[in-house]
Amino acid sequence: MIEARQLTKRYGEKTAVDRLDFDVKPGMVTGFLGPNGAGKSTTMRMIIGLDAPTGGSVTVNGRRYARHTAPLQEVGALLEARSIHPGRTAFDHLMVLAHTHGIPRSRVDEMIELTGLQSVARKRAGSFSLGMGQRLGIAAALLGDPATVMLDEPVNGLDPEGVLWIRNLLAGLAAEGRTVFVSSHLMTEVALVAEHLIIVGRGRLLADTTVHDLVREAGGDTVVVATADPARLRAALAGPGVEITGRAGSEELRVTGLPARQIGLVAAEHGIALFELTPKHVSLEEAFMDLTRDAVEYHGGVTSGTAA
Ligand SMILES: Nc1ncnc2c1ncn2[C@@H]1O[C@H](COP(=O)(O)OP(=O)(O)OP(=O)(O)O)[C@@H](O)[C@H]1O
Repeated sequence: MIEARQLTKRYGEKTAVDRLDFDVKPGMVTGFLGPNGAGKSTTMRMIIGLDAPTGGSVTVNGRRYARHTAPLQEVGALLEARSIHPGRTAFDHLMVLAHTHGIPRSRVDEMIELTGLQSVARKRAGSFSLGMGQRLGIAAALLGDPATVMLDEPVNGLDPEGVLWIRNLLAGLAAEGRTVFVSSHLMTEVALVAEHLIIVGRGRLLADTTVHDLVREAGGDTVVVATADPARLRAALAGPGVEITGRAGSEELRVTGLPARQIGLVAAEHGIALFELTPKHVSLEEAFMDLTRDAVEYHGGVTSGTAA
């Protein structure tokens, strides 16, 4: 469990992280989303004590990272800036980490296998492709068998097979009951694996929600229905979880909580003619862009408003 409370980081005039409150719970993958520069990496660095908060706090399993006696066994992290000695082999890199943290060699072998690095384990990390480097970073993050796993943009540089591998790996780690926190600036990528989403823009919390709720709130499961007898159709469709809106005197209704197919069947059963039956599709990407539009414009420098 990761708990951020009023977490804030300022660099001079710039507020990179602005009073963030969120929990990352165990047993599921939580996606950490936001456009470039939203403050994701800064937040992750504060979680593992690489940056000190200017205000507020963040804890992992109830304690600040530095207070854990065996931090590598508590939180495994892959952050964007890699700190792998280029002259060292993948195997040696993991062995050094294992030695200094009281982790047995057998675990190093297991992690090399898990990340598919067997054939390059004895090669220098400096010669690795971005994808291989990511795999080595993940092997290092999982070395201590941590209950909390945190990965910053883990699919960067991976080929489609690698992307699929990461997805399965994250789902597996969550299924084992671990806390899995993974950042991305791509909604579609995160939605495939994350159940919960924390969305930030300009350092602020924009949403703390589930993939399902985000789509629903954006109007993603609304069906537009036009009928000659809206009052009778309303009555026929009414039920738990069903919401129907429509202007008085208008033929058009907007229905949430029922699929178009079901609405069509109910209308037919009651002999009510329909003129239109249109499911409104809102993609996750659209929902995300709607939510973060202001934050992106700010960073794109295209705002025409007066500066404070
Ligand atoms: N060491 C630093 N000094 C000054 N400003 C910084 C520093 N680190 C980050 N920032 C600024 O803080 C803001 C948040 O940056 P951060 O890297 O955390 O965002 P991000 O969401 O991870 O973005 P990206 O998706 O591009 O990696 C940015 O505007 C960035 O320029």
